[in-house]
Order: sequence, then structure tokens, then C-alpha cells
Amino acid sequence: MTSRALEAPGLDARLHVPDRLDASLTAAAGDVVAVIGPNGAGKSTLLGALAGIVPAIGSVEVGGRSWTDPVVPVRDRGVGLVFQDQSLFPHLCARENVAFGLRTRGVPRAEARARADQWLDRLGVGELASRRPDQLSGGQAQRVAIARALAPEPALLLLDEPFAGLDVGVATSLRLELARHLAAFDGVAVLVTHDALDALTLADRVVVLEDGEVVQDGTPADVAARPRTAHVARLVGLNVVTQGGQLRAFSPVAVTVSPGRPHGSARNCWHAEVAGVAPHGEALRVLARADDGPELIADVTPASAIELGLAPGQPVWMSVKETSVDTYTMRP
Ligand SMILES: Nc1ncnc2c1ncn2[C@@H]1O[C@H](COP(=O)(O)OP(=O)(O)OP(=O)(O)O)[C@@H](O)[C@H]1O
Repeated sequence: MTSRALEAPGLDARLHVPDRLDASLTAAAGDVVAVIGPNGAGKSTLLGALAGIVPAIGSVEVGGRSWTDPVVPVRDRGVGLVFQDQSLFPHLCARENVAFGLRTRGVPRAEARARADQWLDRLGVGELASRRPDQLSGGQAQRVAIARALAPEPALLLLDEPFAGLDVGVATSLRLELARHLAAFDGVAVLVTHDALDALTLADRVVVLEDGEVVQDGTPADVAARPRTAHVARLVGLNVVTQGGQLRAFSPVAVTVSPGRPHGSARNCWHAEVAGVAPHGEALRVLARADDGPELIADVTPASAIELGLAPGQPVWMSVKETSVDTYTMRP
């Protein structure tokens, strides 16, 4: 437990949803926790179980108060929710959508509207307060949804893929703004994302789920540098291979692709078949499958790609110098 957690209780959850999830999650007040993992890993199930929408066995404590013993009904948990599809009330204007959560907490109508307007201003959509969701763009509606979730100052904010489906430019500016609001947010925020950038830029901690279980929990820098699963390795653009019970990570930039077997350590060289070649920044990224299993990526210059004549199906050797490999254990 961090010193921050000792000062202000945040989140302490142990949740079991049969056949779908078996996970513990703790966070200090003020923390932003990113949850990443492949499709079907249980990310949305975890958010649903925290909110009380998905029935789960176990315990959830938020801000030092138990939500499970005795059971606190979903409506009384006051969780701030932001989903990919916004789920704004279609018949209410933006102002009333934001005011709704405040009204259900007993805030008088005029004050709820005034506070809603302040939050819409903060999210840069103050002038759209009277519009209904069908009169808003996807990005504008998502800003309203974030204002609605934050306005009641919840102890727990749950965001499920909040930028999915938005244009890249819209998502980028919204990401920057959300970062600002999350920095000022006193509660615990749990953010489900498929995007390494979200996890690395917005979160204090990254939790990796796979098959309903937490397989890694660390700082963004640690998870990015030493991923424990192939999925996260791909997400952060690293190669990770398992050798002798240890994980070995290396950058695609450090990989040399050659037609013949290179000299050097056998454990750092693989015979592989090119699966694809695609532009990656100023380089070309080569995806190849080694004969003994792992998928490897290498970044090569366009000139060397031409020289090697890289094309799908071509056999190559891929190698990396030992000094470019970071070796670590499977479990902390
Ligand atoms: N309502 C449901 N009833 C039964 N099983 C479900 C239900 N919803 C999801 N599942 C299953 O639970 C597992 C976890 O699903 P979940 O949607 O939580 O994963 P996820 O990590 O959010 O995936 P994605 O990234 O695709 O949204 C999957 O195997 C899924 O098929």
C-alpha cells in the first residue's frame, strides 16, 4: 500500500464472476488505473462488477466504505460511468444529462443546472448545453458524458474505451483534456483501453488482464519496458520471448534481418518466415514467425528491405545482440 493509500482510502476490490473473472484491484485515492488486455479478457466484466451492474461474488470497498457488506444498490454507489457509446439520455439536452446525476443526489434543480453548465464549460462544450445527444458529434457527446460522470464528484470513475470510435484528432484532444481532469480528480479512476498510448499517458498504474485474471500490475513505464504477455508486448511495440523460464524483451529496432545465419549466440537468433511487411514511421516493420514459435518484429530501413527482397513467405534469420535484450522473470 502506498503512503497515499494510507492517507486516503481508494479502492480495494476482490471480485469473482464464474467463468469470466477472478481479479483483485487496489488503488489509492487519486489514482488512475488503466486496464488492458485482449478481447474477452474480462475488462468490461471487471468494470461492470465494480459498478454492481454485473453480479459478482467478493468484496468492493471504495473510499473506506464497503459496497458489498452490506450490499449497496447500484444507484446508491454513485459511480461515474463513461462508456464508448456515451449512453446519454436521448430525450434530455446536454445540460439536463449532466444535471441528472446531481439531481438524483438531492442537489436542487437550479443548482444542479448551474453546476452542469460549469462542467460543460470545463469540457469545452458549454455553448452546446441546450442540444440533445442526436444534435452532437461523437466527440461532443463524449465530452458531455465525461462532464456527466465527473459532475457529482464520484469516489469511483469507470471509463470503458472512452475514445473508441472517435476520429484520431478528436480522440487526441479529448485524451489531453481528460488527462487534465483526471489529474484533478480525487477519487479512483479505472480506465479500460485497447490503446497503449492511453495506458501510458493517462494512468498511474497499468493492470493487465488475461483470461479473467490479473497477469501484471505495475507502473506504465515498467509494463511498457517489461511486458509479461505477448499481447502487451505487441501493444507497446516490443518483442518478448520466453527462454529458460525467463522473459526477454527487445526493441524491433535492435533486430537484424539477414538472409543467412548470423554469427553469435544461438539463443539470440531465430530462423523465421516473413509474415508481412508494412510501413512504420520512416522504417518498414517486418513481422515474422520463428520456426520454434515466437512472432518477432523488426524495423528495417526501406533500403535494406529492398536489398533483402523482403516479402511474405520468405525465410530469413532474425538476430539481436545480447546487450539489447532486457531479461526478467515471469512473475514479480
Ligand atoms: N453477459 C455475458 N454473459 C456471459 N458471458 C459473458 C457476458 N459478457 C461477456 N461474457 C464473457 O466473459 C468474458 C469476458 O468478457 P468481457 O466483455 O468482460 O471482456 P473484455 O476484456 O471487455 O473484451 P473486449 O475487449 O472485447 O470488450 C468473455 O469470455 C465473454 O465472452
